[in-house]
Amino acid sequence: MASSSPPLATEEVDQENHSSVTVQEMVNHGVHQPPNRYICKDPLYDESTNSTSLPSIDIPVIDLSRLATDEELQKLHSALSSLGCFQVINHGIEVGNLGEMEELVREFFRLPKEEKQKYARPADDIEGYGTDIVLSESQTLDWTDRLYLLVIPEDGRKLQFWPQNPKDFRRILHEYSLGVTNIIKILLQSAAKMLDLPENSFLNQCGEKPIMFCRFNLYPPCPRPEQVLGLKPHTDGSGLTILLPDKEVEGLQLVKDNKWYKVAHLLPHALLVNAGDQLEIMSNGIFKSPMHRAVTNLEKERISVAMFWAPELGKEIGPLEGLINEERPRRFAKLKDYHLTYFKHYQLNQRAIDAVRIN
Ligand SMILES: O=C(O)CCC(=O)C(=O)O
Ligand SMILES: [Fe+2]
Repeated sequence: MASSSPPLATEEVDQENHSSVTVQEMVNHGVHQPPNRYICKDPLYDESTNSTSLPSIDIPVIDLSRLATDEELQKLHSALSSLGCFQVINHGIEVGNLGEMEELVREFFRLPKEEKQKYARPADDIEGYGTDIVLSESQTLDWTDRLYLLVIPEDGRKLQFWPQNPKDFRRILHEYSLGVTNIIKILLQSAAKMLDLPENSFLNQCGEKPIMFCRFNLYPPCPRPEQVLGLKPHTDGSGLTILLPDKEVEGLQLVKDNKWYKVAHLLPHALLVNAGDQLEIMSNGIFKSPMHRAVTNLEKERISVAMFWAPELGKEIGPLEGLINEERPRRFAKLKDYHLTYFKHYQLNQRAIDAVRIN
């Protein structure tokens, strides 16, 4: 955290346009007290728990290479319909590519400010490098900087936001996105099979040109971890999310039975999978999109890479017909372009899925 740059007064930062001052810059300038806009209104921990004493939760493990077996399918069903989160192993992505991805994030955020700014997110776009999109004065900001890119479909990529430095950025991310797409397909086919539906039921709902966004997250060390979140509590707006977690630094937490738990002790080289809101909707509420958040810590920088898979733009989705019956009537309305309304709700601390819930 040491830096030779002069400290920025908190008020100075507060008055700045937030999209131009990154969290990393504040930290490099030695900010001791995060600006008010980063301070959470609700306490992060109740009296009985603090960040270190929060219990950790066992995250189920799914072996992708065994998903043809009933036993593994059963585990997948149970993970998706209870926690909505699991770790996937034997997922087919080379350990080397995982390492390259991790290094890519660190290297990108380590570049000089001027270099990163070449890929800055314009005010009217969601893609590019920068901080939270600020939608309202009352929005609590996240202690994170990001690089957000559409990776699939390939012809939709805005290459002006794809860094040319680090040198192999494009190749590495491209290879990783192919591996992630393969995982998603197998998971969605398996998820349909175990519900006794034709195996492409979820994939067909996603249309011919499903989309995948990639988000590189950097969580710089934070001088007030007990007051400031890296990412506010949210469910993902995707169909499925595949997360490459930081190998060393913990920080992800999720809710089970209305209590927060730490996600800890993940298996080496495992990827973390979250069901997103759109899978909850398509499954008519059978699968759960888990509430999660990222906390900050005093000393260590943390990174992660989230890949968000979602249906084609403009494609109508809704609960699969085979999952609507007398016992389980339709729980969600049909909708399209869920991600657009999702962003608005997310920044205002609201759950977008509640807006499309019928009962
Ligand atoms: O960084 C993490 O562990 C969580 C990231 C996440 O939840 C997201 O990007 O939506
Ligand atoms: Fe998330």
